[in-house]
Amino acid sequence: MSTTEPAVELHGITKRFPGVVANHDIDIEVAAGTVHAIVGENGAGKSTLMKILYGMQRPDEGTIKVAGVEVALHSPSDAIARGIGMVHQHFMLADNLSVLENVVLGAEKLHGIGGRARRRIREISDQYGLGVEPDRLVEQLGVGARQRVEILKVLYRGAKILILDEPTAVLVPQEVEELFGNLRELKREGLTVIFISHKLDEVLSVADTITVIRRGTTVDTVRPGDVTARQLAELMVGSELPVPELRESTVTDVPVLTMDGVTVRDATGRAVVDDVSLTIHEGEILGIAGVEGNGQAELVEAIMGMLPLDAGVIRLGDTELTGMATRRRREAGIGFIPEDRHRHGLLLESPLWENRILGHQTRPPNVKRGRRGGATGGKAGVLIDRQGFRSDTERIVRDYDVRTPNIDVTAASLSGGNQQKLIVGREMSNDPKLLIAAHPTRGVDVGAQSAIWDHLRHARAEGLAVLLISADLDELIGMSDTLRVILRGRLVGEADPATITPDQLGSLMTGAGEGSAA
Ligand SMILES: Nc1ncnc2c1ncn2[C@@H]1O[C@H](COP(=O)(O)OP(=O)(O)OP(=O)(O)O)[C@@H](O)[C@H]1O
Repeated sequence: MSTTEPAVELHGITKRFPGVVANHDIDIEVAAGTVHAIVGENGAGKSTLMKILYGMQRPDEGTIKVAGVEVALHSPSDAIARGIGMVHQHFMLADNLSVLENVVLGAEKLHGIGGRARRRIREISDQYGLGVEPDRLVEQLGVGARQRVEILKVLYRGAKILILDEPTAVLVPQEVEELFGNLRELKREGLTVIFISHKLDEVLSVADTITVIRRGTTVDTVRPGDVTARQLAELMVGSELPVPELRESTVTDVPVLTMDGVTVRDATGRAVVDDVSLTIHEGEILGIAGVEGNGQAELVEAIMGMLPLDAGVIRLGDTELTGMATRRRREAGIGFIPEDRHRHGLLLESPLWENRILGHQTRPPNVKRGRRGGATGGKAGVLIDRQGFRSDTERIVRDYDVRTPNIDVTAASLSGGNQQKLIVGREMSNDPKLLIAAHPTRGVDVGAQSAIWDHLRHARAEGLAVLLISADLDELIGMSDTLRVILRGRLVGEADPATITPDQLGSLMTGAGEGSAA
């Protein structure tokens, strides 16, 4: 570890939003040449703090020092000029451009857009062992490789301090190991890494120092050798954690979702979902494991009626869904936790109560039967039930522990994990027969994750059928009654959740030992 000035010092940082103090008197010192993790519950204030350090938001109070010098960061370009770079969780690469084009875009002044830039990219890639090829098209790269391009992009701009926001959320175990290898290499070369994560075992394996934030303020800074994952989680919540519920099988033989020979083609005629047949029964959670981009998204969109089938049938109970609009499918009893909560899950600029209605505008508690045009006379019909949806939104906020000052704030003002809890709460609220859950706990903290798992298990015991898609292999293995593996649009294998390990599942997902059961 370096004996020079800390790479970054944050002192007395306070940031207020209407009704919320997101950061309160935060103190953190990050030693140069180390990996420093920031952990905390959803809404604890981690992203706000990183946005402040990256110049995306101004603190109300406090100072920031970079290598011992106090700085004012008014924008990301100020941060970059000070050697601070950020790798966002949602990659910001243009698929149809090459790696080189993506890297130089907006930084043409540094090394041009041709041979010099290409040489520089190769140099950085070699120096840090990133394995990035400048002339590959981004659309040909897997998730791990895209992330390395994002890292390289930041290094190309001269970053010495890298901020990574939940970098492992989208990676399979093998890719996580590769990423951690890259981080160690960056550190050896004297760079500093600050990262946010909810995966405490990963934090313990890669970080040199861990800062815990609770309710907006720093409560402790620990070394990985000194704490267990459980102790870390307890520091985060400030109390002891509940023990997870025991599970026993609740699978019945009553089919809820039946897919028979379902094929979906993309615009070029390629089968993105290829002859998929499966059945999910009452009380069953069926998990689909797969590297992102192997047809999971299209499978879900086919069930929800967002993509037309090229062949095959989908039934909910005895009802054939073909030709039914998405809204009618929801009314027929399908709950839907989408992968992209910003595009399909939420109206970001609308208040929480309005988000409670979204997708459920035709059913109680959002509407009630009544008379239009006053107590006497008027027409019988369906009325918006203001009291109904407001109090139900309050209930979801309570039951799912959505941290918010009230239900009138916009969804955009919630932290990422709290947005997710709101969606899960809403989709569980209409007594669905089938729940399509794509990454239901992505971005939520360990406490909220186990609460969501308990809600799912409880609903499953009452007969809910769940199609679970997740990049979190512990979640898939721990929650599923049945596990199938998807590869290039085909269901290629089945695994026993009682015995398979995440590493074994990871290899099945990449096609090693295709078709075999574990
Ligand atoms: N633009 C904003 N307007 C109003 N409130 C905000 C805004 N951004 C964040 N907040 C609030 O500040 C608090 C901290 O949010 P922040 O996103 O920093 O949490 P986090 O620790 O990153 O959470 P998560 O793990 O869920 O991503 C939350 O209560 C959030 O609702």
